[in-house]
Amino acid sequence: MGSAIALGLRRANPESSILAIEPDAVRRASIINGGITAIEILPNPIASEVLFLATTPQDFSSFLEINPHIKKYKGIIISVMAGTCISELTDRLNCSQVFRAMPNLACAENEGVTIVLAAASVTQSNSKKVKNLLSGLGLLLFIQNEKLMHSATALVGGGPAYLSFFAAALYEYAISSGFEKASALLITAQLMSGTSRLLKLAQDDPIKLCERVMTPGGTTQQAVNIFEKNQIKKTIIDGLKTACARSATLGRST
Ligand SMILES: NC(=O)C1=CN([C@@H]2O[C@H](COP(=O)(O)OP(=O)(O)OC[C@H]3O[C@@H](n4cnc5c(N)ncnc54)[C@H](OP(=O)(O)O)[C@@H]3O)[C@@H](O)[C@H]2O)C=CC1
Ligand SMILES: O=C(O)[C@@H]1CCC=N1
Repeated sequence: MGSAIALGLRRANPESSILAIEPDAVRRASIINGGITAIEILPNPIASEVLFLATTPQDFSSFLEINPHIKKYKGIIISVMAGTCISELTDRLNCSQVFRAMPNLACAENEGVTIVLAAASVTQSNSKKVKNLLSGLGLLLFIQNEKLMHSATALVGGGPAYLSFFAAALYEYAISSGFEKASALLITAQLMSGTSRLLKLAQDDPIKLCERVMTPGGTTQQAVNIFEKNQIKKTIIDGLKTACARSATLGRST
């Protein structure tokens, strides 16, 4: 996720100076190949105006042990770690200018969604700075109810995974029907983006678009009947609820 943010920020503002920290040599080389400067360890002192924290929540403790100097950092910290709550971030980072964000991988293409919560202690000018910065990554929504962050993690952070999962079914169907892999991929991707455009224009419950496609007595209804019989919608909602619960568990275990 860290490199997706770096790529999106660079694309939004090519003049900005971005430094990625990546301990793994192979991953570091791939970031450098993407045109982003990357080094192995967090510099001491930290000179950046904004620091994104994109380790896994499970690595947060070891990150703090390896980098005790982060507690002297006076800039802005934006954590994208699932689960880890704002009070834990401000306490353990010894920083008042902390934001908890939940972005997704489409931020790399400036087509992401990012949900953000600011610590009560952040200044108005830093809040404005973060708004400007993150709005370059796509849709940006500031919230005040931290409880929503677990759902945001399931929905926004995980969203591209569920849509890709559905897309994988379309892709596999296309190949099994005889389409070349390249055509199957183009068709699948265009189906996703074309549908997304229609949904944005309609500004209505997505099921309405589904219904518009289902010509009475036609073909699509037959497919949707199978989805309904197998409770696909309920299964997806159950999946998101479980992801949301996992976010809460991760928050308690860091
Ligand atoms: N993947 C996604 O779509 C999303 C992820 N997130 C959040 O982003 C975070 C990262 O997730 P994801 O990118 O999937 O996980 P990855 O495991 O791919 O990335 C974690 C990164 O943190 C690095 N890291 C670990 N320890 C340190 C350290 N001490 N100093 C510097 N870097 C360190 C890892 O390095 P190394 O390569 O050496 O292991 C790795 O590059 C998580 O907190 C997750 O909740 C949020 C929204 C969406
Ligand atoms: O799967 C995860 O835990 C992270 C957070 C949301 C998306 N990826």
